[in-house]
Amino acid sequence: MSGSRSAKDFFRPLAVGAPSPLTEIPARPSRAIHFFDPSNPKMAAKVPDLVSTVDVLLGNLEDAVKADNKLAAREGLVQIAQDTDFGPTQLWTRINSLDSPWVLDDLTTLVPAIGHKLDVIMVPKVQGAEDIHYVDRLLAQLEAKADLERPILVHAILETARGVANVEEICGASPRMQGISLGPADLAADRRMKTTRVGGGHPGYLVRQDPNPDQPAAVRQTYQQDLWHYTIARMVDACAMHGIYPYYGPFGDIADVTACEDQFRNAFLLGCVGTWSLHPKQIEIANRVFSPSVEDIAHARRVVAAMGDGTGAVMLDGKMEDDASLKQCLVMVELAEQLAAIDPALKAQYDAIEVPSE
Ligand SMILES: CC(C)(COP(=O)(O)OP(=O)(O)OC[C@H]1O[C@@H](n2cnc3c(N)ncnc32)[C@H](O)[C@@H]1OP(=O)(O)O)[C@@H](O)C(=O)NCCC(=O)NCCSC(=O)C[C@H](O)C(=O)O
Ligand SMILES: [Mg+2]
Repeated sequence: MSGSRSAKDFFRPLAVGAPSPLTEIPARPSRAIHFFDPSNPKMAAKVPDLVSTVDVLLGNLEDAVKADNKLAAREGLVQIAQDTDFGPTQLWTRINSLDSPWVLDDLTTLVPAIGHKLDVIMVPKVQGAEDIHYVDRLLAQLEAKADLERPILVHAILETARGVANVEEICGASPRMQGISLGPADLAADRRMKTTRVGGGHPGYLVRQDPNPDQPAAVRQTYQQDLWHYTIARMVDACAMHGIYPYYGPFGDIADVTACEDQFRNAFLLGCVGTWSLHPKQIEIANRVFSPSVEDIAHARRVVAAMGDGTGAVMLDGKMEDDASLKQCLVMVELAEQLAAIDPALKAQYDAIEVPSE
């Protein structure tokens, strides 16, 4: 919770006439947050076909949009939002950074024009709670002026060392906080890491097998390690503590779909609910990886059935299951239900599962 607001004020609107903040962030599927540049005519033309393939479409206004195209991107996003029926797909935007010359116009243009369609605003390079407080108050004023009925949620990108150090306070800075994404490229630069890649691993970051005293000249195996494990794990804990959602960010090697899938799966296993997709070919990977497998759901349902009232311990396939493993299984089952509600193909796969009676 914010250090600067008392508990009783935390859920009060920050401007007269602004919608009441949500007390709980809804668990809406968001496996792929698909980035597009609204000033790029080819990408903009693909939006109608992409809508039904992703959980979130994000009109990007920040990095990767050329400075000369910032106005066109903002206006393009307004046009696309007005012209498109998004159905259950969420519409997000990534605004320019808070120290840029564009961000104020981003917010004062987008909220009145398409605030009723915008679900989440992604704020880049968030350093601390003060950045969220700034956006929070400004959004409340703009929402009140635009007569919006529901609050626009806020998502922060973790891409500075100070942001990582302050991640818990960022997550709890406002009831608008929906989630956090890892921004590995900016974070690597800010930390002065020595990788030039946009996310993913690095062959130099490894551990090496001990020497074999009996064969000192034998080749020693090396094992590549995950550069992002610490930050993702920290982000996941901070988000879970505050009831909001963690996401992996960009995987820049578009051609390497195998390593992309590995990075996404690591994030999924650690607790992330989704990732960014930068290219249409990453959408299918994200949707698949961030959906529990049929095998996992079959097992989870077996445990739920076998655990009866949820207490005690049972043996299934030689393994102990108890109250705690039941809770793990319920996380999977609940996610499967949320995804099945918006993904008919996945629903059919989950519905076909038969749970044997033990
Ligand atoms: C990465 C790209 C520059 C590649 O673009 P391109 O060379 O055009 O790829 P293709 O020829 O394979 O594209 C095939 C067609 O698909 C369209 N396309 C490509 N990407 C998208 C997209 N994201 N959405 C919709 N349509 C897309 C192309 O226009 C081609 O169309 P056509 O010719 O008609 O068949 C490009 O994919 C791209 O720019 N992607 C988005 C990059 C982005 O958003 N970057 C910002 C997020 S990452 C970041 O900011 C770092 C982070 O903050 C951090 O700090 O870590
Ligand atoms: Mg960045």
